[in-house]
Amino acid sequence: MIKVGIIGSTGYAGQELVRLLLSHKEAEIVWYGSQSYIGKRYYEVFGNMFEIVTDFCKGEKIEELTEKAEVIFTATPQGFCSSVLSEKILSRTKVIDLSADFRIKDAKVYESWYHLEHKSKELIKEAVYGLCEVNRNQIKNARLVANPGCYPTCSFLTIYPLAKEGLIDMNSIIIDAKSGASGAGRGAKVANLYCEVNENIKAYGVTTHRHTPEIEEQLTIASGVTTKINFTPHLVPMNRGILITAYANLKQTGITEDKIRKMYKDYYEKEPFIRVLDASKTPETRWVEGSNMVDINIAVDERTNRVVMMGAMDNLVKGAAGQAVQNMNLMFGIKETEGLLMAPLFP
Ligand SMILES: NC(=O)C1=CN([C@@H]2O[C@H](COP(=O)(O)OP(=O)(O)OC[C@H]3O[C@@H](n4cnc5c(N)ncnc54)[C@H](OP(=O)(O)O)[C@@H]3O)[C@@H](O)[C@H]2O)C=CC1
Ligand SMILES: CC(=O)N[C@@H](CCC(=O)OP(=O)(O)O)C(=O)O
Repeated sequence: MIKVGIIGSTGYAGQELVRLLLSHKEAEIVWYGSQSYIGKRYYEVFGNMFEIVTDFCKGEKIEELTEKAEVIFTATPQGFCSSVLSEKILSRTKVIDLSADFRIKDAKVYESWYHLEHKSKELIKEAVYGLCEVNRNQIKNARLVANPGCYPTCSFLTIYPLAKEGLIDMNSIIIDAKSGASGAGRGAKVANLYCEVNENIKAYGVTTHRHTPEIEEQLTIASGVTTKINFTPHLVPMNRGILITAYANLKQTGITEDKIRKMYKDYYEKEPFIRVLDASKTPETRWVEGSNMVDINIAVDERTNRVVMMGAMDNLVKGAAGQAVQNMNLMFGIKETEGLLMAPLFP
């Protein structure tokens, strides 16, 4: 059994890691990390774990945890992982960081978008961007994985085949994104109170959202063309789910929708967690909820010669904990799908 420690197990992403790992055949959680609930039993924080998890929440330092765990997940706020990680820790334990600390290769770009000083710049180069569908081979040998952001995962996978094939103008991409409120985490914030979120939809982070450089960097690598995008997220009154609608100019005229869809189906044919939908079906968050699936489809607007790329995913699963478990599976050489084959939840 792989011994797992979770720092931040009492957050939204952390509790989803717990839920998934409890039914993982080759992993055992040995450490439930917290800051605010130290000494409380885990089920006292999350009642769904009553009579399932009897362990106490703990708050020791990461160094002590390396003696107990073979892999540590950090499901903690931005800046935490980079402030505690070191070569010594990585020489003992694999680390999968769910925050953005190691996703962006240029520390200056990270610092300017996150308004934080990066405290372990020397480790950025080594970190592998944990988008399994694209970086599978590097992930297998990694000691440190930067688990991708929720919006970047859904945006990138939705655009990737057209970007990689050079069929779209990479500087014409507009991404309209929507997320449920769990994307903002469990910490109390006025903007996330029931009366603020319910019966409302709003854009936020317009032109400034911190996922912009992460999406740009990955699309640049995939296409080989320096890419700048417009990215506008919206908060919608749902618990979970991300929906992406992206637009781009096609570089040639006459590329049919059927041809592009066939190309997407070929790209993702062997991917267990990506479903390219049939013509005229649009991705819906309710059909992926609770699962590690990403549903994708495209449509071509022949009048404007633009392609519309659509994706739906659960922000807490493929957007966070599910992808992190997928990365762990790859890093430990076990079946990539272990613990992740649950069907989506409905209603
Ligand atoms: N929510 C989502 O959809 C996604 C989140 N992520 C990323 O995952 C990470 C966690 O996000 P999320 O779960 O939403 O956030 P939450 O605010 O819900 O949880 C944060 C967790 O970190 C713990 N924590 C905070 N500060 C410290 C500290 N100094 N030392 C130890 N533990 C600490 C908290 O402990 P306690 O509860 O005890 O205070 C809590 O367990 C973030 O980096 C986020 O960007 C990534 C993709 C999607
Ligand atoms: C709805 C909402 O607020 N979503 C969060 C993004 C989710 C997240 O936690 O960010 P990472 O994926 O980078 O870790 C936000 O916009 O800041």
